Amino acid sequence: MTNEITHGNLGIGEVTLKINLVGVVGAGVMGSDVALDLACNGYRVVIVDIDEMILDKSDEKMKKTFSLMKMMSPKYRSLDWNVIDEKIEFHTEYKALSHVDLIIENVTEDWNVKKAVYEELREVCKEETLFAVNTSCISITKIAGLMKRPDNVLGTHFMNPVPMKTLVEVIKGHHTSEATVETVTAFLKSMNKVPVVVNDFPGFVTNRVLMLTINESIWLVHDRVGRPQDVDKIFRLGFGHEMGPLATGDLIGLDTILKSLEVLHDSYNDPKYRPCPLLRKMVDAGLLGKKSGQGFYTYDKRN
Ligand SMILES: NC(=O)c1ccc[n+]([C@@H]2O[C@H](COP(=O)([O-])OP(=O)(O)OC[C@H]3O[C@@H](n4cnc5c(N)ncnc54)[C@H](O)[C@@H]3O)[C@@H](O)[C@H]2O)c1
Repeated sequence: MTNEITHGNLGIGEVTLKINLVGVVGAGVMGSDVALDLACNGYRVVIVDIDEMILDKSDEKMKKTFSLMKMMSPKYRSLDWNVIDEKIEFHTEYKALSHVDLIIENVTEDWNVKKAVYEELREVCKEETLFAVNTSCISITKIAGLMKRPDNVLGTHFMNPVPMKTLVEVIKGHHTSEATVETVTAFLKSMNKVPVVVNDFPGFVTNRVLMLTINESIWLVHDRVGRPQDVDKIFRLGFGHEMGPLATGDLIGLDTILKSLEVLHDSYNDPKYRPCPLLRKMVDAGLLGKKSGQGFYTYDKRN
């Protein structure tokens, strides 16, 4: 299936942009789910990570998530794993991204890591490639500043787990063109997502609030005000949240929470974002949440 999105369709001119091939960079928690969701919506995907073993794990993770989604969602019931798997190519070399029309980047939440990735992408990708940054907090404008065409860069903050969440926070950087916003929001709608466009400031809407909530909940455990299960129960039963903040932190990855708080702390120079020492200690101990098998709760690492 070819997914064709035209600026003409969007009423902003005659230029036609075909998004046939999507590059996904980073095959961790988010990259694997984004690639799977794209393939399930008919797109061909090239996924790149630095490590062959991570790519093997990513393929296994996609297969498990796909089986789970098949049980949960009617949309997935008619799909066949072998057909989906064939749509996804796994690579460790960036040159595999030379022909992609759109990149969705999902590497580690660290400015130096992202900077090195965009410096490589800048050299390898076509001039007209669009770049969608999946980041929790890092400024889209700062990333766009690294690129030859900063107008082609925007943020797409997907929600975790990607195949189950429709919301995508779309972040318009200082240089992002209207055409890029229109094209990528149309593309996201073709994946059955609901894009909400906001302006660029570190943390955007979601994570300026969510990271503070998770950090403050960790302070509650640190100060022995409540046990993790009690803090989370209060949010679920008291405020109707689907998940408590500590379970959410475990799902996102406590290393990603720490890095996000550090980005917010540095960006705003505001002590309200100071990471709780208990969070730092847990990350130092390798207690990263669901992905490591242990965080505030214990998980079966096979899932
Ligand atoms: N985890 C979440 O719930 C969540 C939600 C929304 C957005 N995000 C954002 O998405 C991004 C990825 O988060 P994640 O949770 O998937 O992290 P993760 O740690 O699970 O995965 C990051 C991946 O990036 C890879 N990587 C590192 N350097 C690379 C390079 N130079 N080239 C290619 N791959 C490289 C790593 O090998 C790893 O597989 C982060 O910016 C994060 O803030 C995360």
